[in-house]
Amino acid sequence: MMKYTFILNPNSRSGMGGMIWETIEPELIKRQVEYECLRTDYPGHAMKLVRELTADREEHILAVLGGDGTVNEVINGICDISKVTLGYIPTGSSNDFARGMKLPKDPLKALEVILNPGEIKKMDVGLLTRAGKERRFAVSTGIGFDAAICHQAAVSKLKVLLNRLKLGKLTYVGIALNRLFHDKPVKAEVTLDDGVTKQYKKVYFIAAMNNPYEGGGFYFCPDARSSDRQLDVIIISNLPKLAVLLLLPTAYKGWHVHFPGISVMQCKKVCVKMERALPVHTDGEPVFLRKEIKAELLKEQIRVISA
Ligand SMILES: Nc1ncnc2c1ncn2[C@@H]1O[C@H](COP(=O)(O)OP(=O)(O)OP(=O)(O)O)[C@@H](O)[C@H]1O
Repeated sequence: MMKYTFILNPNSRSGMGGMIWETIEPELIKRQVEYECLRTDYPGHAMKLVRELTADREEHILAVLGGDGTVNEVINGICDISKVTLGYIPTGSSNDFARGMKLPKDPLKALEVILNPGEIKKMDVGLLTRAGKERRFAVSTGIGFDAAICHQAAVSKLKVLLNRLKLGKLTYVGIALNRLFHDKPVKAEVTLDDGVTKQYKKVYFIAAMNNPYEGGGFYFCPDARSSDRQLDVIIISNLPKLAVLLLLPTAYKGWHVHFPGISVMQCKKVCVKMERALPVHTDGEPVFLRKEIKAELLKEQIRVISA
């Protein structure tokens, strides 16, 4: 039996992660599971811990306990993607990775899956390149309005409060409304798979998605399959702000795709050039402001323990 290495972000969902671990660990001890737990102390720590751990390029089982941001860091730290099996206990506020991969939300059920897998799925890993720098993603990368929301949520005190009240998702709703009314849509050029470049007017955001949900349950790319060797790209453009506001709730069900102004396409690579530098995110974690980004997939897939 291989050892499980837990990567724990005690601070996920504003401190819930640590409390959830206290219900997980006794279960591991009770079942005599061989494990070690690496705790993160600061942003960026999960990536560093995983880089050091996987530098031996041996097989590892990494069980992540945290939010999408922690999954993102772990994926970015892995030295050899093909050597790692990933398990996941979602303890974040948005949990789009778990939703997309159909993993249980309940921590003890998620642990059960890790210890008794139904299936080991192969998952594509996204790769964002901007200004010569690379960052991997499990769920999605986006530029514009969706990333602006992540940027603001990352510094939001409201998120801490709402997480305590188990209303973390509301943070995103509040910030989304705020951003929608303050940010101006821009022109953009989009090139899929080295094909023709298309121009878009009044672009709110462009996201390249490996999994179908982002932003805490928005079913932006209902056809995105994390093992299909494709990215699904969504562009929201050429609409008045009020229309975007009315459309957003329909995206919880994936109905937005039927409306004008919403383009959803599939590709292996997408290059985006915005009129001006805008916020960018990978898996909901802010990565600076950029004008140009490229999203594609890594050659290697990662194994994910699934129900
Ligand atoms: N000990 C720590 N103290 C403060 N921040 C940390 C710590 N460990 C990790 N982080 C950072 O916390 C951030 C948020 O973590 P994570 O995404 O896992 O949880 P979340 O924000 O609650 O969930 P979600 O992304 O699903 O909304 C990440 O950017 C991560 O780098």
